[in-house]
Amino acid sequence: MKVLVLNSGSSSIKYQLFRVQDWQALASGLVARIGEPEGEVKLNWLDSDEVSHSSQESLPISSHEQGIDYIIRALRDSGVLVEVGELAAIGHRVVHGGVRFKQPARIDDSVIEAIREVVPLAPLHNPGHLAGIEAACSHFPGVPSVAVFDTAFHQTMPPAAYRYAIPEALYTEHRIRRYGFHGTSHHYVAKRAAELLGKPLDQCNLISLHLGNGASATAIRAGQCVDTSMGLTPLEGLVMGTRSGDIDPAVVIYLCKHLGLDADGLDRLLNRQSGLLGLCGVNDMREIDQLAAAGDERAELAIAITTHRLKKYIGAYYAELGRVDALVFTGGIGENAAEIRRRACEGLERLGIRLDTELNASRAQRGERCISLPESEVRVLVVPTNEELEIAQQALRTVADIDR
Ligand SMILES: Nc1ncnc2c1ncn2[C@@H]1O[C@H](COP(=O)(O)OP(=O)(O)O)[C@@H](O)[C@H]1O
Ligand SMILES: CC(=O)OP(=O)(O)O
Ligand SMILES: [Mg+2]
Repeated sequence: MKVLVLNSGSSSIKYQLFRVQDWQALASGLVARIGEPEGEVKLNWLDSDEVSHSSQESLPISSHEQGIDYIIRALRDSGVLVEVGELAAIGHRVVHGGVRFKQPARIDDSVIEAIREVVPLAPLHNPGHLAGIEAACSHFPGVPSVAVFDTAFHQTMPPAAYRYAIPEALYTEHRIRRYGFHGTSHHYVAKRAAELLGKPLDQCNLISLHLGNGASATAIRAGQCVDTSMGLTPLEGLVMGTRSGDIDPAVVIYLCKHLGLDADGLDRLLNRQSGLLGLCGVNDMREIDQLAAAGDERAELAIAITTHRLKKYIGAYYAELGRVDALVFTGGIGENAAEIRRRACEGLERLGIRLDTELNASRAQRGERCISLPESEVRVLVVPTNEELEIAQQALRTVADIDR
């Protein structure tokens, strides 16, 4: 049997197909620029001799419906999924699950409605998830679908970490609180880190740093999340590709009063035009790295602000946890950008964080690894995240639990 995982964004669908028997990824791909004249589709797959192949083409995809249609056809043509009946489950990434979901949920009308209710809290993500879920449900009518929420892992935070210091009624009546995101990734890398440390997860204190286009930090005590940097929405916290992260709320008041921005204008400014993009005109860290190395001052400042903020969160979470076994870097930037890791850890030797700068910078090193010196009290780990595998396994477990 197989499990298909879909991560539907507003204009793209990322997918992976796993073989349950050994959790081998048989195929992975992307349908991008949905609704634009020049769409893009990519597929990597393993044939029956486990030889890998890839294809990429440009073609217009008008909707998520058509995107799913394309994915089914591509999987069938490549021979990795001949019959829809081979699917034991479909797992969907859902960024915001509000307070209702502490666990993955088998998708039905009430789950879809709950995801719709929190669209205003994840405007960049939840609308795309809904389009993907609805398209998948109509294409795979008999296959159980499961939503796996970014917010679920953070539901163990205590009120001291999740409440804002604003009038209580905003919490009790409007559920305005901190939720946290990227939980599937933080949970996955925490489990891997425990394995690398050779201890059970429930004995590990960790600070995990998921640094991709969106970025977040999590404080994990005894394997459970006790604090995280994202808040009501994925806008709070670290500097991100196009999101500002932490900001004085009075900036928002100023923008309304003096620059005449309305809610949509503020949303656009802080979610899509800020962060690395707002600081230096580029949101891809590879490019920013090259620009900074060539002496571009704006790119250098963007890196300085990003790593300054990261270091503040590491210090804050260290103080919350009291004892830290490991700092865990993941996500496209966390896994690959050695300079960001170096600058985030620089000067933290008194906290017991001692990076091996050569190991950190070595291009020969890939995959899961320890990049701290042997005498470092806190181990510094790089763990490539695998949100899709985690979603596939949780989806299958959820279906099995329900059927039992
Ligand atoms: N070798 C690299 N060096 C520096 N940054 C990298 C490298 N590879 C990927 N990145 C950065 O990772 C970020 C994307 O992270 P990723 O986790 O793939 O994002 P998403 O949140 O879209 O899944 C981009 O800023 C990209 O430039
Ligand atoms: C929640 C979030 O920021 O997700 P992503 O990094 O995929 O944008
Ligand atoms: Mg990501």
